[in-house]
Amino acid sequence: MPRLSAARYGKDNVRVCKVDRAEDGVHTVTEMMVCCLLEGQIEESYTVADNGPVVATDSIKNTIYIKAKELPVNPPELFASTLGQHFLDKYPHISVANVDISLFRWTHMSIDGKPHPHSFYRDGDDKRKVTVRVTREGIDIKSAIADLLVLKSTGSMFYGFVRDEFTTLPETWDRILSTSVDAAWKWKTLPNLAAVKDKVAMFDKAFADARNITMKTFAEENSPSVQNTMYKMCEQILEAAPETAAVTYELPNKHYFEHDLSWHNGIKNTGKDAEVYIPQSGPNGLIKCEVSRD
Ligand SMILES: O=c1[nH]c(=O)c2[nH]c(=O)[nH]c2[nH]1
Repeated sequence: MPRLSAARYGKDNVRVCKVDRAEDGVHTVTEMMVCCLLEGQIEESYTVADNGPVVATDSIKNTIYIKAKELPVNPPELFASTLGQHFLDKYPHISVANVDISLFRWTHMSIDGKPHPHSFYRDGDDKRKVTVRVTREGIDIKSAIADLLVLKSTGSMFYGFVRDEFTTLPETWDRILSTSVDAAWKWKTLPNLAAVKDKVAMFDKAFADARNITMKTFAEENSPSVQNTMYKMCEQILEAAPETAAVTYELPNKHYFEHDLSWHNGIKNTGKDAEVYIPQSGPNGLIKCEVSRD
């Protein structure tokens, strides 16, 4: 006998841009992509074509715009929690609201050394993300950085790995290291929206700390491997953000291969003479971890 064992629905890819105009003339632009999916007593809409319990996805989209107008959209953890809570308060048969938000960077232009009050540029493809699950039992929040592309031209090693009949990779004590950082930190469950509001300052701080920790560790460490470097990043984020329960990293190893050019007039382009590298689009290593508290 078939049984509906899981169901959620809502609106995805809702693009919203909010301009905050401060009294001193300085504007802030927040551009985001929102996904809002509801769960609850909605089985009949799937199983017997009864749309009675369905809050139309079009209405969910409208609600996102109205709430973006009525409420602060920053930090996104608070906006997502408040938006999610609205659906539980308004519709008793809805028991879970899943709200995901991605924020795109709009940074004030620097003109003649001064931040321009209302002109912005995209200073990176990395996104601030939140994944929030609001229930009547509590609010689970995961915050993240995604697509932060980084490269270092030295200060990375990889040696001591398994050598057997499948191995061709030489050991190296100096290589290019590049990755696109996806880092996430899961907060301990908060009991309700009041607790999210109470702790609101921790979200921006953790995001800034995680971004700094990622870049500083990447830049300053002589990395023995992607595995060890990401573990050190996780340890530091757990320490910097005491209300987090776990930190995860997902790092593709974007390989840049040395290229032997000795066939042309004996040019030296390997080892300490390497200057011209071949960036590889794939295959790439993919290295993941989660570090949690004991
Ligand atoms: O930092 C690395 N970790 C690996 O597991 C690995 N494997 C590989 O081929 N190169 C690398 N680099």
